[in-house]
Amino acid sequence: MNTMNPSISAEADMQDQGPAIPVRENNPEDTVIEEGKTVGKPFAADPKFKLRNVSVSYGKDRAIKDISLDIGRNEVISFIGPSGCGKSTFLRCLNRMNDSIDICRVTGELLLDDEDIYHSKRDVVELRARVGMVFQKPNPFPKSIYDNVAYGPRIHGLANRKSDLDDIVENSLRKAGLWDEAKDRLDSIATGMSGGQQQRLCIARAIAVSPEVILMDEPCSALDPIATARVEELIAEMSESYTIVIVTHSMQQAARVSHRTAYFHLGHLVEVNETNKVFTSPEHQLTESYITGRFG
Ligand SMILES: Nc1ncnc2c1ncn2[C@@H]1O[C@H](COP(=O)(O)OP(=O)(O)OP(=O)(O)O)[C@@H](O)[C@H]1O
Repeated sequence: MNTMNPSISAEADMQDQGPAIPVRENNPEDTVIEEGKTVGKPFAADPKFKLRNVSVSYGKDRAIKDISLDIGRNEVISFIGPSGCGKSTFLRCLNRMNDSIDICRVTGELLLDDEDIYHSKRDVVELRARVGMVFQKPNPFPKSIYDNVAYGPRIHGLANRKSDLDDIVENSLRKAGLWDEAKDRLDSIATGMSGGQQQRLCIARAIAVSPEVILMDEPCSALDPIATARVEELIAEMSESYTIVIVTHSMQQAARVSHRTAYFHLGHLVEVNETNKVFTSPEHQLTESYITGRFG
């Protein structure tokens, strides 16, 4: 455990992170977490998202407690942590998916390319086209493969001619690694595909409206290992064009796909670091306890 490593403490101080979070070496469950303090490297040189002092409550219950984080342009960042620690809640703030929950209240500053995504005049439909989402369970519409991918471009008016729409559908399916399997059955019902194919179709559907960011909430949890490997390959390919935020329960997956990993605990963002560092020499006692399986 290198929590006491002076070079790491100095690094954290240089990023204005304040004093390290107090830890008790032998009992991670009792660790006192100071609100708003995150160790490691929560900030990025070229942020796509700049998130400052973000808190989220469901009624009186605070699910996210004063989190500040940058998400870099074309970065793949994983959110990990025990069940109920707030990963999905925080992810859903990034394209205002929480808006539909009446008791949910979000405070703090959430900027996408320096623009406030919670501004009262912000067009949420446009925001969700820029910040797309792929869910845990593949959720294709009960329509044809073609219509699933064409749906977004149609409602956003991205194609004037049928040939333009055909191009978008083909390119999106190619980018999602599904074209060869789907090209001869574009008119078939999407729900007849395998689970892995359906999830790649949902990725194609997200890509079709030219998003800048793709949020993925446990995208492989319903998939077998082969389909999971295919989606992970896709994440690596997509990172050249998109910023990707992925919530995962699989530490192996976080280690395989992401540049940085963020460790959440009871609504706090405890540590953010390069993925390799999080899994080989975490700075915080709680991160270490989680990755070594002491809880979670
Ligand atoms: N719609 C909701 N209404 C009320 N409370 C909610 C709602 N959604 C989540 N919560 C609460 O917010 C907290 C964080 O939940 P969240 O689903 O964000 O955690 P998580 O880390 O993604 O969990 P998991 O890994 O199990 O999916 C939990 O205490 C949860 O019960």
